[in-house]
Amino acid sequence: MRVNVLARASSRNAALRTGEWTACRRSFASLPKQRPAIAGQRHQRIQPQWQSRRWQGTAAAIQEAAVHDPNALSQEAIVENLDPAETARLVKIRNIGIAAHIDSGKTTATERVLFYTGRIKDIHEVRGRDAVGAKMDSMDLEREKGITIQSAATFCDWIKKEPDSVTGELKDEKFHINLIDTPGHIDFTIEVERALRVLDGAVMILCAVSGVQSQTVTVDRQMRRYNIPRISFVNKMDRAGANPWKAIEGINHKLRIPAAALQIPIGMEDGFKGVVDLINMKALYSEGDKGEIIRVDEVPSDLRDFAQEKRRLLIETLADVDDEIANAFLEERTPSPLEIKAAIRRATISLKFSPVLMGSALADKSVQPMLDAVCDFLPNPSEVENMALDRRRAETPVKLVSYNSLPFVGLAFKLEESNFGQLTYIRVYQGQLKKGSHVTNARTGQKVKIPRIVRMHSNEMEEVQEIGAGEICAVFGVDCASGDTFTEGKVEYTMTSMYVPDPVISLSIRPKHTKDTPNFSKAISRFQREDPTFRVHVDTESGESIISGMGELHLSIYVERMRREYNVEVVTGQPQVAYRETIQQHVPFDHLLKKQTGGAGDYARVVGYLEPTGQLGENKFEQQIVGGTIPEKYMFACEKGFQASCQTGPMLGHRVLGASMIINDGATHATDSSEMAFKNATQQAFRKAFMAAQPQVLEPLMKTVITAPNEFQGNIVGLLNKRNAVINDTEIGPEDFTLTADCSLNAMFGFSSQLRAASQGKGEFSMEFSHHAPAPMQLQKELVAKHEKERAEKNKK
Ligand SMILES: Nc1nc2c(ncn2[C@@H]2O[C@H](COP(=O)(O)OP(=O)(O)OP(=O)(O)O)[C@@H](O)[C@H]2O)c(=O)[nH]1
Repeated sequence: MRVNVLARASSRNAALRTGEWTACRRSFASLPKQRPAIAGQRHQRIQPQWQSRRWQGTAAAIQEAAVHDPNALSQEAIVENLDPAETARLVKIRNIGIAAHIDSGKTTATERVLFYTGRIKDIHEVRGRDAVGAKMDSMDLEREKGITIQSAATFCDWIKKEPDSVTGELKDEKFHINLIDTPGHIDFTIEVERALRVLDGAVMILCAVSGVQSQTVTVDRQMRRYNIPRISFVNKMDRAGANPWKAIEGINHKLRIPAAALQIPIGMEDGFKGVVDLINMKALYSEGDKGEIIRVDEVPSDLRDFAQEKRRLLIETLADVDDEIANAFLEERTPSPLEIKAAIRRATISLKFSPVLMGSALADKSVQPMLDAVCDFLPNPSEVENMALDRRRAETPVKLVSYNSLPFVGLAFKLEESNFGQLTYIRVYQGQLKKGSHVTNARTGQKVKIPRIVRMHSNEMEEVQEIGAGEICAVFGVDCASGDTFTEGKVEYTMTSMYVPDPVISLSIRPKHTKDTPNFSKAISRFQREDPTFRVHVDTESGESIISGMGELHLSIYVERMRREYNVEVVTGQPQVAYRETIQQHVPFDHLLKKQTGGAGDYARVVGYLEPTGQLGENKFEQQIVGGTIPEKYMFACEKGFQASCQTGPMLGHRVLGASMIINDGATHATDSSEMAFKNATQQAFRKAFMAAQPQVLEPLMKTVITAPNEFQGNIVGLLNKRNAVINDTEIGPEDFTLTADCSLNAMFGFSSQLRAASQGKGEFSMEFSHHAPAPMQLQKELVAKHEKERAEKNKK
């Protein structure tokens, strides 16, 4: 393998600058001689300083090779060639997120994780009687409402028993876990997106009664977007009606990930005592006041057959996704526990399988085996492929290697205002981040000093001097935007950022008392910086501030936070749907702006056409001027005019989607033409052409998932029919049904109270933006008429 790497790397050396290549070749020259074990032995004998310089050269050389052919080296090969001490550090790190449907028990489970790892001294419940609240829900609003609003990061050490690779004897191994607890409500989905963007693995929690729910499907999609391996944890095994097998079937069939249980329950509902570990065929009982003792015992005799059956199913499912287990299966040989574990790890990391564990966080049962599974089956940072684009080499993709001696590269994935200033969460992908060092923001080119580095423990922090590759930290005093890449300056890498969904709902907002305006502005600018799905703009006609976001709950939380954190009472308008405007026809234009009535005049002529792009996405501007009829500087002004027009569409003042403007001719005047004249002329031409191009109002359609007891199905279908919803799927279970429909957001205001009434409070629903579609003709007419009327009234004033 290594020889191939060398051959490929050297055949591409022409592109390297001579100095770099010489260093690179020197490092590579030593590579074939070093088998990992031998390298490790040599490593012991050389001087520490030398040693680190030598390894640094090797890693840099490896990265150089990867620059030229990102596929030249597998991640394993890179890791194999690295400093064994560094590899030993990495294999004990896990960066994981906990994500799930609303109220599945993410925060409750995280509280147990923190307790069992010794990070907190006592357990407090979400909405608990002691009114303290769970550690990870640190905001007052979260504790009052019992929901997670912001993701919270923490870290802990888990000591797990590992068999010695030589003797097989069990010994203590310490794993360092960086953990992010995420919210379940779709309104705060950006928190899940950005957490998953930087994590290496996840625990997907499911409710043992409800199984796969609507948000589980969303979270699954988000995990797929960032290739996140996951273990599944079926929680709430203590609840009446708990059925882990239904949840596992849901993972297999609804999420389409091969999944099998690694455990079976001992007792069910309020008799739930622990689990049988199917790999080692041992019973694990949770005992002690807070389930802190795991007593290992023989499998109860009444469960032996069932355990054997489920163990067989586990091996069969693995055989479908893992060659080694498939071979054992063909040879009619039962794989050993070590082989099964290794296969689960391989299949989980390669996203082919999800191992399923079960327990009850609230009843303090069987959480520790889930922690063991995090260490056993989720990848360490060196097992995850992270790519950046090298700007110095025409954006060539380059593999990042979680190695301390390489140049620092980190991604700012979350910003938060704290009492001590802006806190920026950073995932360090390679190199080290050191207090007092300087890093460069790849987007702005700005060099900034890192004054303080902390590790976050929910709302508390622990100051550190440096943070290693593959870890997560937060820094103070760094001005940047969410998603910015930071580098040491030696390399110019940028990383792609997370997916930010478009807001679907907006409302006008102003402070009740003018004296509060400065605080209002401060709050708005902070929220905007922290949350890319919270947008603010000023309506050009009404002069009102309009906030937009992911749903009513999202915006209402910000309104509440203004009151609590900034002492600002606000007045808000009715929530409005974020409509879009588009066109359906090709329309040519030839527009002349001419004001020449003495003194400096205005003159600009623009000729071209407006047409649909064919997709309801980005707008496009193109100039096809020949012979310089419009000089370049005026074309820039035309483009600005076009962009401004797309922000406030001619029909309703909402954003334009899918419009393409081409300017191919025009005229100027020696003295009266100006950039302003061309910008205005373009805007006027756009408006006229747009209105002639069969304009259309688009409305957001929401994928809506409703779950309720079967007896209310008729009522709920009736509610949806009244709203002209299109029902795509209905699934009827023994007690509950789940219905998936496309509904226009406009028709869904007030739906939650009607659903409550129609289902005696037992129905629940979630909504997520699906796509934009033309609004019904009647609604379009009403909206346009209303807009015209408002405009006329404002003009009168
Ligand atoms: N019976 C039972 N209830 C549980 C269990 N785990 C959590 N709960 C309860 O379920 C409710 C929701 O728990 P949380 O931990 O806040 O759930 P979450 O997934 O973090 O919630 P969001 O972040 O708001 O989506 C709380 O009332 C918990 O006490 C469990 O194992 N058994």
